[in-house]
Amino acid sequence: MATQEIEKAPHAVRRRVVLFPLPFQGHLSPMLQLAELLRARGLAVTVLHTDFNAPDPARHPELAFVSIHEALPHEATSPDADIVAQLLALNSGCEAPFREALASLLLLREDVACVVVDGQWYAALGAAGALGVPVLALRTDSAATFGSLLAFPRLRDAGYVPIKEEERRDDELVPELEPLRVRDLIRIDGSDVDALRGFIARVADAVRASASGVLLNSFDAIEAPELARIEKELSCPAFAVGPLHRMCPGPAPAEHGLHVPDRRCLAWLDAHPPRSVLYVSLGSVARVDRGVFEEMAWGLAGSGVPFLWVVRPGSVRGGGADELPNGLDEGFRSRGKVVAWAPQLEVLAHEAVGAFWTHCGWNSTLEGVCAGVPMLAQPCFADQTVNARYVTHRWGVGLEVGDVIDRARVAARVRMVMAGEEGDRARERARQLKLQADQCVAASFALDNLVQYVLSL
Ligand SMILES: O=c1ccn([C@@H]2O[C@H](COP(=O)(O)OP(=O)(O)O[C@H]3O[C@H](CO)[C@@H](O)[C@H](O)[C@H]3O)[C@@H](O)[C@H]2O)c(=O)[nH]1
Repeated sequence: MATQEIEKAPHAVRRRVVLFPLPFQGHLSPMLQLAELLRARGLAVTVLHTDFNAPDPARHPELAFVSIHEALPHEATSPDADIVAQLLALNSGCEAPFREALASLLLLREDVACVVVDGQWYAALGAAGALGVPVLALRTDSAATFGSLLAFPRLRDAGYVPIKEEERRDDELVPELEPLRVRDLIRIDGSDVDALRGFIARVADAVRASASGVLLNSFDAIEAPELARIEKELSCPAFAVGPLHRMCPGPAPAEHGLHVPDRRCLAWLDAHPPRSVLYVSLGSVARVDRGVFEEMAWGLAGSGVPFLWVVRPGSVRGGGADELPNGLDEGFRSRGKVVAWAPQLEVLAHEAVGAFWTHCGWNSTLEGVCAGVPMLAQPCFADQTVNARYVTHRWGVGLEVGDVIDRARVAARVRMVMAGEEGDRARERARQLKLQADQCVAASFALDNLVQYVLSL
């Protein structure tokens, strides 16, 4: 292992935590937020990471970074890869390099108290366990999603999954996971059902077999029953350490270098009245077909609402890629701003933003809840359908865009969330939920409890 560890101070007596994030924005951000929070509580932190989508050490001068120098197959790194195949390839490609890097680190340092790996790294969970070091799993999705993965064998036996199209009982509620319906359970269109089932089983089995603890980026104000259910399912302790981005001190912790935010949009927002702008972003992974993209553009045009729209390069599939459709009128262009990447936390905190059209990735969902902004939910894949159901039906802080994205529906839903009766109700609920989240953050001892636990390992 090349040990380009960045040591800033001698840590002779401090205990060390080694973190291993999954190399995607939605996973790196919460893991690095956790890293900063542990450091602020007196622990030394080393981040083991892949060369693929490596985090930027310059943004975290007090953390140590060590690359595992993996060599990955094309399907593990390609933006066109099927997501399940990508996760399987990442796990198998990183298992040996991770084990070697961790073994070298353990030889080099005697202060390692435990390892925290992303909950999707089932292979790393097993590898760390086999090296005899306590290992904890950080789930970067919701407690509801993680609970549904743990319940997977029971759901399969009851016939709710596997989820082949012809077998789906879409609108049926899943009793033990209410308010989730069958259609809300984790799904990845186009992925092989057996591969998805195998992945979920490996993730759940690895946690059960190897984890000394599970960390959840969630909190009681939004998921108390779901968190309690997980505690019952697991034989190791669970810590609800979220919402990590709010627990974290310092500015805009979600930005860590994979994308460069276009900060000019903040000045653009400054020129708008309070609650007048719709913020549109589908996160860092989701891709939409060209047809859907065009309907979104025409729908925004027809709504008459000012908007800030993140169109990530490569996020549109099909001819014309992410070029705006021809013929959009001047009104659209003068009313809207399109950026490749936004400083999302600052955008959501801006008083000009009246609502958030989101794919309901868990980070965006938490960020929307904590900003007190009503949401328009357009889940694309995986856990996003679970999160969208909570946004619209459990917490009542958002509206669905709907299964079919067409311009007339988009325009109507945008107007509704910005200024309609349903939107007003969601805005009031969002305001109340934000207050509850603030209270929960102020009163949370979960991170202190976690540190005590780590020191006891
Ligand atoms: O212009 C942008 C767009 C996004 N973000 C940030 O990027 C993150 C995106 O994370 P998330 O909302 O969770 O979406 P994904 O990037 O899609 O995250 C992946 O990881 C999540 C956590 O496991 C899952 O919930 C998602 O389904 C999965 O796609 C958030 O922190 C955003 O603030 C920006 O800063 N600027």
